[in-house]
Amino acid sequence: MNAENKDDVRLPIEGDILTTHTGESIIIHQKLGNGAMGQVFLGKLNERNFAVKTEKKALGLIPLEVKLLLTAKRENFNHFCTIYGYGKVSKAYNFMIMSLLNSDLYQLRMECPNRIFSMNTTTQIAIQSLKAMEELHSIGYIHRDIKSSNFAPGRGRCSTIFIFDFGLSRRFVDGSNMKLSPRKNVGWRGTVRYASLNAHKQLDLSRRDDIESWLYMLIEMKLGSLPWCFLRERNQVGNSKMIIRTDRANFFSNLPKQFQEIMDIIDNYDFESCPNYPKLKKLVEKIRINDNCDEAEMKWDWETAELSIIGTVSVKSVAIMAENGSNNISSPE
Ligand SMILES: Nc1ncnc2c1ncn2[C@@H]1O[C@H](COP(=O)(O)OP(=O)(O)OP(=O)(O)O)[C@@H](O)[C@H]1O
Repeated sequence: MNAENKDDVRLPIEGDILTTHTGESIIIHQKLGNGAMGQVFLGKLNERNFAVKTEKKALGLIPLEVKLLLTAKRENFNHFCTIYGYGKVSKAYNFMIMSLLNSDLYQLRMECPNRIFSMNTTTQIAIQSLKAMEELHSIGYIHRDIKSSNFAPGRGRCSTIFIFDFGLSRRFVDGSNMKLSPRKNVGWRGTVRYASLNAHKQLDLSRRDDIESWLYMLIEMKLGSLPWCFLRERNQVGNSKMIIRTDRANFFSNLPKQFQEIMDIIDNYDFESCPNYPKLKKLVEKIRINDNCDEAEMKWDWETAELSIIGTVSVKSVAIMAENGSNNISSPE
């Protein structure tokens, strides 16, 4: 049945057929992910699998994601899904069709023993996710919701980590490539657990804030949790992020010293700063050298552990979503 003929306000269900902007028909299969903003489905077109992201039209975030992914495609970026189509279903919802990825990095870590990644996997993720952010920043956007559930490896034996979910992204330059000035009194954007100190202070965000969220994401991958993971109040989480700075030596005692050096670098950036990606990458590479990480025979933890969710289509469980701090609240700008 064609979704256009059905109820006007619901998101698609299995069996619906969506027609893209180029007139191709894609069949909706099972749900892959449930986000705060919409749902992601497995879609099939001529026996090929795709991911189909949907949102209620009133949200209006998918058109921005489409624009961004089309730019990434033109730029031949390595760490972005390829966009294959997009469209809307009457008054109900927007959708876009993109390459199908594996389970996201949050789900993959949850399946690992002690819910931690090895140093080899953590640092490879660090390098690739940093490159993904550099690509995004190079086209004038910041992400504003950097976290492990917004990165995923490709399907099959794929060694590339992809960044996705640009619903909260924002341009930091204007049409003439001039940097925008910081705004006053901005609303909350992002996910509390990974938000930068500036986000807690309700300051306008910039490239440095993506990098700070990236660092929290990496620390969580390596230690299994962050000190504020059980705090519910946004202010309490912000205070906890201040405390780790006054008590750096203690907080970083179980991590290679380069993690602390990265935090020092980030804390010295201001709104305008262009992150020094090569320097950050070098620090991560130093960790790899010191830890004797295997370069030639690199295998992701999820490949060696042969986790149950690899190669299958997993629906993110409610428990994982709750733990994941899926509270990327956005308030009007
Ligand atoms: N290309 C893809 N391939 C496979 N699964 C995907 C893909 N894109 C998204 N997903 C799955 O769907 C989930 C939700 O996707 P996404 O983050 O884009 O939506 P969202 O509504 O913005 O969610 P959130 O509330 O987590 O920000 C992801 O965490 C992931 O598990």
